[in-house]
Amino acid sequence: MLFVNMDSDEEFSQFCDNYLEEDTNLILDNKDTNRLIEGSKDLSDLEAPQQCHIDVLKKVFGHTTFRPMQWKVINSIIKDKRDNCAIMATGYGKSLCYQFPAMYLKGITVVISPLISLMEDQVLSLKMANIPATLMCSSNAKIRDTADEILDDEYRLIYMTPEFVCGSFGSGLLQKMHKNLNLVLIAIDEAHCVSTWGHDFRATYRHLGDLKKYCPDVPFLAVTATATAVVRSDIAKSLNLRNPQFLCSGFDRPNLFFEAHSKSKSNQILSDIKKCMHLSKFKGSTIIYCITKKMTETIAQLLNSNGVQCGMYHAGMSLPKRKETHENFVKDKVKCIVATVAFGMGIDKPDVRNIIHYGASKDLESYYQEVGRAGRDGQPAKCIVFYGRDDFQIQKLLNEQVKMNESVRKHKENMLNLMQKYLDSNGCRRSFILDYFGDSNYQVADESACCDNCLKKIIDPNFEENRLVDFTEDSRVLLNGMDGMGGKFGLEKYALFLRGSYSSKLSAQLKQHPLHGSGKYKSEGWWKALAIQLCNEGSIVKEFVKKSTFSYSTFVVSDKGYRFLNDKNAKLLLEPIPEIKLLLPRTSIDFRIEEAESIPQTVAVTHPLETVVACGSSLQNFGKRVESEEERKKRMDIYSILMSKRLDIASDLDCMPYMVASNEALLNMSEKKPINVAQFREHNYDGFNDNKIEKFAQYFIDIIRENCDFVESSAPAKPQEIKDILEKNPVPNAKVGASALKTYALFEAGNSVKEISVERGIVASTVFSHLIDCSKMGFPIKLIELGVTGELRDLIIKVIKNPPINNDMTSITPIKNACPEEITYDNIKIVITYLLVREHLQSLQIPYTEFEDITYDEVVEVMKKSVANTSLTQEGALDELVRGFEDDESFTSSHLHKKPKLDESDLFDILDSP
Ligand SMILES: Nc1ncnc2c1ncn2[C@@H]1O[C@H](COP(=O)(O)OP(=O)(O)OP(=O)(O)O)[C@@H](O)[C@H]1O
Repeated sequence: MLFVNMDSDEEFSQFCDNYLEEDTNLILDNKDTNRLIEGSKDLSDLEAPQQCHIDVLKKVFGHTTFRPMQWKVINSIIKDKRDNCAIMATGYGKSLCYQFPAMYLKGITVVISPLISLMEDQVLSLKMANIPATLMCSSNAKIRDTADEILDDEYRLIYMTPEFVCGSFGSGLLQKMHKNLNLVLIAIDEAHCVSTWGHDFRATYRHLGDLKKYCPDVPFLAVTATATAVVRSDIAKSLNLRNPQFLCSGFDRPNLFFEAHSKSKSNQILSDIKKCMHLSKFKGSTIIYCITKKMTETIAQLLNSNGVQCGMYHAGMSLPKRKETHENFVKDKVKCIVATVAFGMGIDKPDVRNIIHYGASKDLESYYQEVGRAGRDGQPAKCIVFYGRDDFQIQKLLNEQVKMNESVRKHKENMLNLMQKYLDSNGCRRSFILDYFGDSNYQVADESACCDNCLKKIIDPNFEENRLVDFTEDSRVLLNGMDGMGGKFGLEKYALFLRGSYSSKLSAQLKQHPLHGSGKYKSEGWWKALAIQLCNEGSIVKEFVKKSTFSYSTFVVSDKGYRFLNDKNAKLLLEPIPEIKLLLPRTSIDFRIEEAESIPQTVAVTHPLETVVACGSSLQNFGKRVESEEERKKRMDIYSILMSKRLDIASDLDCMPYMVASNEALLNMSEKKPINVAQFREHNYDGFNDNKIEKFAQYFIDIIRENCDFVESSAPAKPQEIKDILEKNPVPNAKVGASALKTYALFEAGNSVKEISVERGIVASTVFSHLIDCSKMGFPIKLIELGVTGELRDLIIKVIKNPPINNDMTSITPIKNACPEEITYDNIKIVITYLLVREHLQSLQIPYTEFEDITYDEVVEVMKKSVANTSLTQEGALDELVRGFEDDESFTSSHLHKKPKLDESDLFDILDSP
């Protein structure tokens, strides 16, 4: 991960001098080296998150670790209240950086973002996770009520449009929040909109700098995925950031595969697009971007009328219609959308697998932002462009329609030229993009998963040489023909002449010419394309002829062209331009590339993520899992049912399916097959916080249980130590204090209860209750070591299982009374703890290593025999007692208040040991 384009520290210093304030610290988070360029301390010095941070991360957000840059930003906000400008690649996890401080500090973050739809999605997503959030914008009909709720401190995250927060009501509200509440952060999302040099300038963003005046002591966080050095500097200045920490996660998106093709003839559009989407097999979501509304409509109609169901979205459509399309897409009701870039920023859907541009983007920054919507779940996704020369003309025209000053216009033109270079490039496309952003420190882990050009080089090691085509013969025919015609003509006339046409466009004299028909063996299109190729190479020049009412282009042989004609031995080996590439016969390498990119036919792929896994075998080295075809099929069946359950839940709740669970989480569930909540929790499915587990886990568990005949057949998991299992899945309310741990250390060293009591100066009953606490945590303390022989154990359990009639078996005294006199309270307590732990382990269904000399199953077997004649079933009896304690929070003092009829002295020992 890194920041600016710096091959050397000199370049870096120069960058700082040029763009950054003197006191600015700029930090590079380099994946491999943690190289620190300037200012601030080394990242390795950064304090690690503490347990309290991780607890909030897990409980509230359902993640187990922070991504490095996230923690760096968050730490500086919550600890130092420092301003930050963070550039994080799409999907890196910017939202956590502003959501976490509010939740951790129990304060408020105001998030300013340009798109209402995006904010609506985020608010809904947060609500699903039980995080109080709201949106303030002009379309909020209850704006005053919401403002009151905000001032009553009902929300942790408040989203606002720039227009709202800069207006008098919004800024007034912000000031009140600052004065009366714990406003911990102001976050500005898509911060590149601040800069006229950015690709998406928003005039209102320019006013956000004023907010600093109202809340001088509140840290600001500016975040974006795409910003060049100039834009980054502009962001810091415009927002009046004070001594900001600049951070960058790097721009690479390793899971994206880039490719570019020339647009083929209109009758091939459909097959080209279909091929890219792998429609017959690939079921992931696809966005097809077009430059104009008209093209959007054409492509959408073409696909729909050919059986490819797709939605359409452009700014000319009514707002409700656009909303409906957006919703259908994010709710997985439609898998493909044809849209203009108006459908860009608001798409938060994590599992978009293809982004196809049918027409070149206006610049690389916009392009990278647009393709950034693909593969946000980290799984492989493809970014494909179909382009032609016309696209650049259209983009130029569109630019001309926007008011801007000359220097900005020139800048935009240069950016468009760069886009063209990217598309025409035969080099690595990823490098091209990352070099542009100044990110030179990335590593391509797998070149076959990088871009079409890298893939070509792998498939054909001689690609560099082989990519040149010998145009010598045809060029001689073309140039001789042009020369022979003796005038300045347009391409069509030359082509007709060479083809030997008798069209009225050619004079009688030309039709008599000896070279008329000299190029009959090739198509008209070929000669025109070759002429453009030779124009690029310089053997032909294009001349612009301006008449009073119209203008046109003519083409003539250049001096260079004549030199070539005159040198009989000269060869013309050229890299074909896209227009001519389309007309060249397909070579074996083309077929091999297609094969490498496509999904193996043998795999019956029916699910998006699985498709990705299958794709990965050729593209991304996925598929590391070793499983039989039969196992895979079974797993995918479960996955499919989980997916439709997710869809049902989402439509019941009127939210997006990915807000319920990510594809990745479902795929992991289908693999791990949790059959109870404890197991579900243990697997840490990403994004499942406590609230989501509580709300949704059981739905998925039920699906797995219902379809679970293969659970038994899957390889048994390795048994774990009881202590390790209970560490992650504790017995409810179990806890162990430092004093108990000291006691255990002495016990483990071989000291008796009495010896420990003397050594520590505490009474034996305290030692004993410490050891019970430790037992409840799964520490390997055998019953016999606490004086309970096998005989006593069975006796006590037998009483518990075979209780005296009408006795309340949820307290100890009745058990004590029903036991032979020599059995002590302590004996009973330790046996209850033993049962509690074993019962809990049974419910977790995690195989464990028993440290007692007898397994619990064997104990149960003995019990079964001894209670066979009683009215209670064996399991029912155990349940009743143990549950009785659990329900009443048996080992906490609250039990005493709930059930005053119990013998307090009995329970007190167990509950609140000193
Ligand atoms: N620490 C983390 N551990 C695991 N997953 C995370 C973590 N932080 C974020 N994510 C996940 O990464 C995904 C992307 O997060 P987020 O939407 O915040 O990205 P973003 O940087 O805002 O992307 P974009 O620029 O596309 O809006 C989400 O699915 C989120 O749950």
